[in-house]
Amino acid sequence: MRGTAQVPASKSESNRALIIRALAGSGELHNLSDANDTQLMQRLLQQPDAALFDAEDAGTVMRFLTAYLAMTGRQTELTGTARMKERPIRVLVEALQELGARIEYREEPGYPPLRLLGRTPGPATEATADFTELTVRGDISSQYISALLMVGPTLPHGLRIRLTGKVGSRPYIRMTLALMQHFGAVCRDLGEVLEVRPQAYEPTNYTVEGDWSAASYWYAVVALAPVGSHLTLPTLRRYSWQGDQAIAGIMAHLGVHTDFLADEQVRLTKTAPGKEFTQDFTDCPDLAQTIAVVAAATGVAVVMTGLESLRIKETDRIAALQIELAKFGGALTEVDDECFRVSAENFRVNGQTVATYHDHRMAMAFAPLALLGPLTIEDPKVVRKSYPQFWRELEKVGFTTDPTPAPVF
Ligand SMILES: O=C(O)C1=C[C@@H](OP(=O)(O)O)[C@@H](O)[C@H](O)C1
Ligand SMILES: C=C(OP(=O)(O)O)C(=O)O
Repeated sequence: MRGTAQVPASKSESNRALIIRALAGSGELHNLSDANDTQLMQRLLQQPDAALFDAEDAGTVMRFLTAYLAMTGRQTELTGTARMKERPIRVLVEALQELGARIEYREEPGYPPLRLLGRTPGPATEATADFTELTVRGDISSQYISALLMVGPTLPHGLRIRLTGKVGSRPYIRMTLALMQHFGAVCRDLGEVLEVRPQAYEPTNYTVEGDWSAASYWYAVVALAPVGSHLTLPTLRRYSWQGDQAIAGIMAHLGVHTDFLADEQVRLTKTAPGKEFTQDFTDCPDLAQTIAVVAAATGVAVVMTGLESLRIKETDRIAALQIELAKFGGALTEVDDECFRVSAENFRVNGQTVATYHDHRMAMAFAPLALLGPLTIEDPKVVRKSYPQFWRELEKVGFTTDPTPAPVF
C-alpha cells in the first residue's frame, strides 16, 4: 500500500469556529469541514430567526446552538433525530437557566426537543466581584462545557465554571479555549476551574486543521496492511488542538509509525505491532471503535478504559461493537464497570455484513477490515456526518467498493 488520502477538516474545530465567528460578527474561516455536521451548523446559523432548528444527529450542533440561541435571547425550538432525543441535555439546560435563559422540555424532561422562551435580563445566578459562577458536572459530555464557555465572553461578568465529577473529553474543552483565545477571548484553564473574561470576540481569520478522528481510519488501514506499507495524510499538524492526535501514540502499539513531515503532512508506515497494552479513552472517546476493531483483527490484547461516554453517542457504541465484532470472532468483554478487554479467536473476514446503527464511526472503523477479506457495510451513507468522501478516498488507495447488495461467498 502506497498513496495519499485526504482527510476532511476537523468538524469539532469547524463547529466551534462557526459559533465563535457568529458571536464575533465576522472573520474568514478557511478549510471548513464538508461534514454534514458542519454544513448543517453553517445553514442553521444563516437562519437566526427560524421557528425551529433541527440539529439532526449532530451533538455539537444541538449543544452549541442551544447555548448560542439561548444566550442571544431567541425564542425558538430545537429538535433532532430520534437518537438525539435520547441524548441527555439537562446539564446544559440547567446551567443556561442559571444564566437567565428560559428553556422548557417539549417531550421528555432532560432531553431534546427544547423550547427557548428568551432570557431574563442579567444572569439569574450570583455574580462574584469578577465572574458569574456555575458548577457543571463534566462526566456526561464536554460539549455542555464547550457550549457554555463559547458564550462566556458575551456575559456581563464573564463566566467561571467549576467542573465536578470525572471530566471526560477534556482535550475538546482545551480546543474550545484555544479557539476562543484565537478570536481574542481572555480565558484561563485552571484545571477544575475555567475562567472567561467579559470581553468581545475580535473578528479574526482561521484555517481549520484536518480531522484526527477521521485520520484514525487510515491508521487502521495501515495497521492491517503488509509491513512496509505507507500512506500520507495532508493537512494534519504536529502541534494540534485535537485530542484525537493521540491516535499516533496509540497506533504505535498496533504497528503504525508516524512521521510528521513539513507542510502539515503526516506519513504512516506499517511496522511490527506489540503484544498487549492498556489504553484510557477518557480523553479521546471517538478513537475507541477504531482501536477495538484493529486490536481484534491483529490479535493484540488491548484493555480499554474510559469508555463511559460511548453509551450515549450516535448509538450505544459498546453494545454495537460487541455485536459486530462477534461476527468476525472478536470480542469486547466487560471486565468490570470501568474496564473492557478486546480479544479474538480465529478472527476472520469472509463476507460478513456489518450493521452501522446510524453511527458513522461504526462504518469507518470496520471498513479497513476489507484488507483481510470481503465484507459488506450496511447504510454506507452514514459516513456523511463527519467524512462524506470516505468511500471515494478508500477507492483512491486501492480498495474496491460495490454499492450492490452483498454477494454470497
Ligand atoms: O466537542 C466536540 O467537538 C466533541 C466532543 C466529544 O463528545 P463528548 O464531550 O460528549 O465526549 C466527541 O465525542 C465528539 O465527537 C465531538
Ligand atoms: C460523538 C460524535 O459526535 P457528536 O457527539 O457531535 O454527535 C462523533 O462524531 O463521534
